[in-house]
Amino acid sequence: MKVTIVGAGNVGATCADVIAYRGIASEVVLLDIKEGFAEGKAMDIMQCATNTGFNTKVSGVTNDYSKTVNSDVVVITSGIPRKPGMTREELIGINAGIVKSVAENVLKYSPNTIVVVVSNPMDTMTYLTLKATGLPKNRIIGMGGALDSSRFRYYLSKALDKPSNDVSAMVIGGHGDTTMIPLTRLASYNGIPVSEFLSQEALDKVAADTMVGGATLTGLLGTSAWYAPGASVAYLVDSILNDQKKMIACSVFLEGEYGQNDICLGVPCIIGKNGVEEILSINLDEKEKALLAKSADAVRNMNADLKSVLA
Ligand SMILES: NC(=O)c1ccc[n+]([C@@H]2O[C@H](COP(=O)([O-])OP(=O)(O)OC[C@H]3O[C@@H](n4cnc5c(N)ncnc54)[C@H](O)[C@@H]3O)[C@@H](O)[C@H]2O)c1
Ligand SMILES: O=C(O)C[C@H](O)C(=O)O
Repeated sequence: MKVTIVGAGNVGATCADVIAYRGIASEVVLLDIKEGFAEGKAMDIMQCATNTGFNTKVSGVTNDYSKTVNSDVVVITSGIPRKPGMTREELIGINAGIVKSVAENVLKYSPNTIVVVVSNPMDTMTYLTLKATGLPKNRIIGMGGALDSSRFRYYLSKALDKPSNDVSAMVIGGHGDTTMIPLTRLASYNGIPVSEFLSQEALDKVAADTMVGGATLTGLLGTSAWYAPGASVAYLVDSILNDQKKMIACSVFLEGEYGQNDICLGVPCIIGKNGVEEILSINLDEKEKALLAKSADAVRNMNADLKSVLA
């Protein structure tokens, strides 16, 4: 199975590294616009093979889309990341043009591929990819919920002082500091509601920390995060390539689900070899429904800024 990752920067290269290390695909092509950069990242990753024991072939190319031919999955991580103090939404001016041209280029060589969109503002970039390419909605997946949910589980595990892997929890809504919705009511510690162990005040703090999880790391690192983002993309790609049918919160095109239309927004999905195989309709309470509607309004406002790019 072949995966192309466009944008061999922090997130793209980390994703390639995790895919190779875990043997998720037989081949990974890294493509970047910066001369020699993807080649260098690929060579560095390949020089791990004997010490970590993987057999995936990772190669790098400078803007040569012919090398991406017949990719089963294409991941788009090209574009600029935010700096401390910025929102993801501020990236739209530069990233929209990059994401649109990358999506068009990859499809010339891989018309049947499934596209995973990572560049920010991710929900809007996913919507742009869908509108610009006209691909069926099951083949365009925005990655944000997998990452936000892993951060939610991390903060819950810290509050509980128990391992993250014993915590089950999901974040839906937009992938933005104010638009994501940690589903605290449904979070559990080995099947037992977390509210049995944590006060409302502690749970509110966990939710607030989760929502600004990306901003916190951007403040600490000077650019946005890459280890957990890269691993989250690899987790999603694994479910596609190996038809795992995992339930993952992804930004997908909604046509009536959750009362939303003509928008890409994070909701629980079954992800398998056909991409988005099912959008799960879960019962939200009134407060969660109101938060999802507000989140959708914010993402829709951002999408309106795509008019000139889509014209
Ligand atoms: N959805 C998420 O959960 C999530 C998580 C982390 C980062 N991101 C986003 O992913 C993007 C990449 O982040 P990063 O930290 O890897 O940034 P980075 O700067 O390290 O890497 C981006 C790479 O894209 C390349 N690039 C730019 N234009 C290109 C083009 N036209 N064709 C090919 N390559 C091109 C750059 O040369 C660079 O190497 C950012 O927009 C960031 O906000 C999203
Ligand atoms: O925070 C960012 O800007 C990058 C990414 O969306 C993240 O959540 O890490």
